[in-house]
Parts: sequence; C-alpha cells; structure tokens
Amino acid sequence: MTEIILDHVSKDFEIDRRSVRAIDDVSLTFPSGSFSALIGPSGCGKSTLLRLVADILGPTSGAITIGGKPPGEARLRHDIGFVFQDASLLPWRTVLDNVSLPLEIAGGPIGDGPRPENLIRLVGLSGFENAKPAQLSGGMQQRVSIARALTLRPKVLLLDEPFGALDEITRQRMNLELLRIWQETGTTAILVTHTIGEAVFMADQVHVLAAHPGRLVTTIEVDLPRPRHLAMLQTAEFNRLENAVRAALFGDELADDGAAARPERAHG
Ligand SMILES: Nc1ncnc2c1ncn2[C@@H]1O[C@H](COP(=O)(O)OP(=O)(O)OP(=O)(O)O)[C@@H](O)[C@H]1O
Repeated sequence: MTEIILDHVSKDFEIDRRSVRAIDDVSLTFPSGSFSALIGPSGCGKSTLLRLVADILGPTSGAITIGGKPPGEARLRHDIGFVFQDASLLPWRTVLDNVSLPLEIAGGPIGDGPRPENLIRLVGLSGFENAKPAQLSGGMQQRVSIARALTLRPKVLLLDEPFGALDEITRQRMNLELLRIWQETGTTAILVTHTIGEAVFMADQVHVLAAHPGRLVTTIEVDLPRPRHLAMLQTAEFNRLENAVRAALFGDELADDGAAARPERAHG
C-alpha cells in the first residue's frame, strides 16, 4: 500500500527576509496505485507540493506520509521516482548508461528491480541503448528520463509537467505510453500539468489549486473507464469533466466573460 497523505500541509519560503506562503493548509489523499493530476495557475505551488512529497523540501507545518511513513524514509528506500519537465540526461552517457545511473548511485540493484534493458523496452526505445541524448528527439529523451525514474522500482512516480515542451501529437502519444507504463508498474502517480484535457485524460482525480497562497479549490473525480483511449476525448462525458475543471479554475471569471461577450443583452 503506497497511499500518500497530506494532512494540513503549509509551506512558507523566505524571500528578501519576508515570509511568503506558497502552500496554505492543503489536505489531500492520493490512494495507493491511483493516478492524480494537480492543475492550477502559475505559482499555486504545484511543483512545491511535489517536492514536499519527494522530501526535497520539508513542510513548515502539517504532516506528509507515504505508505504510513515520513517521505524521508520513502526516499531512502528509493520508493520515489521523479520526472522533471527537462529530461536532464547526462549528455556524455548513452541511453543505457543514463537509465543505469540510479543503480550505480545506489550501489547495485534493489531487490528484484527491473533490468535497465527491460525498462528501455518498456518505454519503447529498444535499439537505442547505445545512442547519446543529442541523437534523440525531445519525446525520446523524456522516455529515457521515465525509464531512469523507474530503475529503482519506485512505488511513487512524481511527474512535473514531463511533456510540457513537446508538440501536441507527441504529447498525446507519450501520455498513452505513460498510462500503459503506470498500469504495468502499479505505482501511485502524481502529474503536474497546465492542460485541462491532459489532467482529465490521465487522472482518477484532478486536484484544482489556486494561487497566492497556494491552496486546494476542489477535487474532481474522473470516472472514465480504463484503459483510456483517444476516442474518449470526443465524448460528452469528457467534455463535461473538462468544463468542471475549467469552472473550478476560473470561477466567477467565466461568468464575467459571458456578460462581457453579450453587451447588447446586458443593456437590454
Ligand atoms: N525555493 C524557493 N524559494 C523561494 N520561493 C519559492 C521557492 N520555490 C517556490 N517558491 C515560491 O512558491 C510559490 C509556488 O511556486 P511553485 O513553483 O511551486 O508553483 P507552480 O504552481 O509549480 O508554478 P508554475 O506552474 O509556474 O511552475 C511561488 O510564489 C514561488 O515564488
């Protein structure tokens, strides 16, 4: 069981000797093996929240548990895989050597962890084991970084806008691949995204955040069946869910825009 629980978590940063509240009293549960999305305007604390779960940062107040234990323990057990927006591969190492890097740092395989060659196959890069990052497209580089994040068989996969820099078509393909990999590995996944459709397509729950200070607005349950298919993007149910996320993101602004677009009616 790798349920992630945030219990009244707040995070302050010191900027110019001033304290800025980045996360304000967020309580969230990410069920074991679920796929969740975090969406919200720039500065609402999405990346900070992921970094708190990954134990890169500590909360100012409140508590976080991963499978009932503090994030520091999960990190030491290599239970957390992190994929960043930038693939951040080592340019002088081959695909295989980049994927193997966490094993080298950890000093060898952890239990019955997957072999790097198998992970490269899982992310669809068989035949590119000896390529250098510069010889790969952006999408292929992100596949390598996903394989690298899975090398130590993490129970938690944190994804900070992993496909933000990719074109729409590649992005959709990568999302489908990511869902396949997630279902095969059974991790608890949290995806940060700026795209409403992506959040709905990928997740079981979409958590909508607001900024200044970063806080939870609402959670939208996505009950679309799995596995997800691209055809679902065109269904009325998908549209309804997108609209629900949009309404939570924009709130009253949506209604105001509607009034502004109908000035003649507004004036009778
Ligand atoms: N290391 C830091 N030091 C000081 N302030 C920080 C630090 N990291 C984040 N912040 C502040 O915390 C707030 C939330 O930042 P964060 O990067 O988590 O937001 P975000 O929702 O991921 O934004 P974006 O969508 O633009 O990436 C911002 O006001 C930011 O300035």
